[in-house]
Amino acid sequence: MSKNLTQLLALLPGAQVSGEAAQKIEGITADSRKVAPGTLFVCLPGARVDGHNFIAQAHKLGAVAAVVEKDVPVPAGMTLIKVADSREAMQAVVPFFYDYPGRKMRMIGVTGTNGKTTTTHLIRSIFMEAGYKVGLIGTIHILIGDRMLPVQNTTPDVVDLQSTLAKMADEGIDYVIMEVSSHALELGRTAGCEFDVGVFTNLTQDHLDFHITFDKYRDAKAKLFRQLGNELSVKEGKHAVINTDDASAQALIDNCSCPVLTYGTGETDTIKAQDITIKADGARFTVHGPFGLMPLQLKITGMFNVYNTLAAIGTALAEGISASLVKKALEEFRTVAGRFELVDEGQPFAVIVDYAHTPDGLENILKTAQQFAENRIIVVFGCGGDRDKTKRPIMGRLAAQYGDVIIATSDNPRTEDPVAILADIEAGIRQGLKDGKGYEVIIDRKQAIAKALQLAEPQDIVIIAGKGHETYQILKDKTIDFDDREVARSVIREMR
Ligand SMILES: CC(=O)N[C@H]1[C@@H](OP(=O)(O)OP(=O)(O)OC[C@H]2O[C@@H](n3ccc(=O)[nH]c3=O)[C@H](O)[C@@H]2O)O[C@H](CO)[C@@H](O)[C@@H]1O[C@H](C)C(=O)N[C@@H](C)C(=O)N[C@H](CCC(=O)O)C(=O)O
Ligand SMILES: Nc1ncnc2c1ncn2[C@@H]1O[C@H](COP(=O)(O)OP(=O)(O)OP(=O)(O)O)[C@@H](O)[C@H]1O
Ligand SMILES: N[C@H](CCC[C@H](N)C(=O)O)C(=O)O
Ligand SMILES: [Mg+2]
Repeated sequence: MSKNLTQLLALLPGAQVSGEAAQKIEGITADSRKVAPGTLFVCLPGARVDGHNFIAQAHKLGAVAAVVEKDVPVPAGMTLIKVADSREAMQAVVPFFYDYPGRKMRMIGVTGTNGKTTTTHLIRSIFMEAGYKVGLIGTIHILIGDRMLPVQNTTPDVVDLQSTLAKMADEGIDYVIMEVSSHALELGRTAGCEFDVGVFTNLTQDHLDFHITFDKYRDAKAKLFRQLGNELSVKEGKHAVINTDDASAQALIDNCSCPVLTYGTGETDTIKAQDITIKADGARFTVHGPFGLMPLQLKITGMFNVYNTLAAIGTALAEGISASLVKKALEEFRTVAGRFELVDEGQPFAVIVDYAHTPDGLENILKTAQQFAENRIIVVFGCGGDRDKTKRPIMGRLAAQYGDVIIATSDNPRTEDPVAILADIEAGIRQGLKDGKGYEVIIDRKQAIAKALQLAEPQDIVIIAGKGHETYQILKDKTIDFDDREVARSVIREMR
């Protein structure tokens, strides 16, 4: 893939260029560590460092031109392109550089605080059942058909995203199903995606360290639905799929200029679930929609998964997939790694590893467990460092309200002191505790899990929340291997 710099400059009206404009660009990156000969290096001011400081390093590795928004010294022989906003410049040139891959495939974007990973996997299974070639981009991995590629962010930055989409288009992918995080929308990572369907799961508290207020968080989510209505897009047949049981639904619908399919439990929803039964081995309910009645018997459980399923049905309906294919795919769907994942080593109590890392996620998972608990609920959880601090006491309170035995521990402390994070959580636990209930704070996550498993009695449910599929623990100075499922398995084996 290559383009001439003059073609890229045509997309940047107002840019001041010094140096040679007529030259071949072989790649674009905002990371000096990824520069190869012939690269256009885009300098972005970041949260930690300023990309403008890496121009010399980029030049040494072969960058021939740099996009800047500040006055900086330029190595001799390098073309300098000064713009008002280098992030916006990158969003304009990168999709063009990759020949707008988002226009060559049907693009489905799923946003919301919780349920994105689960919903994208449900949608993937439906479209695969319908015979399409599917690409998936999200928290756990990128999938091109069944081939897996690693990810750093839930929604990759614009260069990684467009280059991945180009790869998918080259390999004949029909549908791309991707998670769209609020960070991505705020930072413009989805530029050039040209979504055909935008799906909204729900909006509850998270990421207030980044968005500061809930209104701004909701406004970031709304950008997906504004992008759907972009009149410059060449695509047709767009739809928004919106959960009207969520309080933010109307605010998002107000941002849609395409047809909206609603889902939920209300009488007026396009797709609604009724006669819902939640059991340990799966949810059962009847879906009412334009296709008539669809009785469903799922292998996944919890009311939250009823919503995720309705979101997937709405997407399939928007794209004209038959109800019989949808039913077959959903009833066969087993699980998503680290979401309500059972660890079964033959022990007489249940062990569930789940990715609940928000107040709403934790409340949902604990409420779901309560629905079929025959004995106590033992909950092990923590909160991430360098993330929304205000969710910590809320999660502490919820764990204390719903759990019978509460063990607070570390979950990716990152640059923060784990003791300080746990103190924030503990303040909430104390608020939520009912008479007689105790709790423990155990900094080391392995010891915390071991303690929970040692305390477990027959028919108890041990819920290990927060890390789900993660296979690491991020500490101040290093990242260590850590997998809740593996740790639980080995502790149970050692207990024999
Ligand atoms: C706050 C945030 O989103 N940060 C993202 C951002 O990093 P940053 O602004 O800190 O970048 P920086 O390290 O300060 O560097 C600034 C610039 O200098 C460049 N640089 C830096 C060092 C160097 O040697 N050379 C160089 O050129 C960097 O490439 C960058 O362009 O740009 C990076 C590259 O795209 C991202 O990986 C990084 O995500 C970090 C890892 C992160 O943790 N993000 C989380 C908060 C996030 O985005 N989460 C969402 C939501 C998850 C969910 O709820 O599902 C997600 O989509 O993952
Ligand atoms: N629709 C939902 N509503 C509320 N909670 C949910 C929902 N779906 C899943 N959860 C809870 O949230 C956890 C995370 O689910 P999932 O990974 O699907 O969400 P996500 O939106 O992709 O999260 P992330 O923001 O980290 O990418 C699950 O393990 C479960 O506890
Ligand atoms: N996508 C979320 C994941 C949180 C997972 C949890 N284990 C943590 O590290 O806080 C985030 O980056 O905020
Ligand atoms: Mg996710």
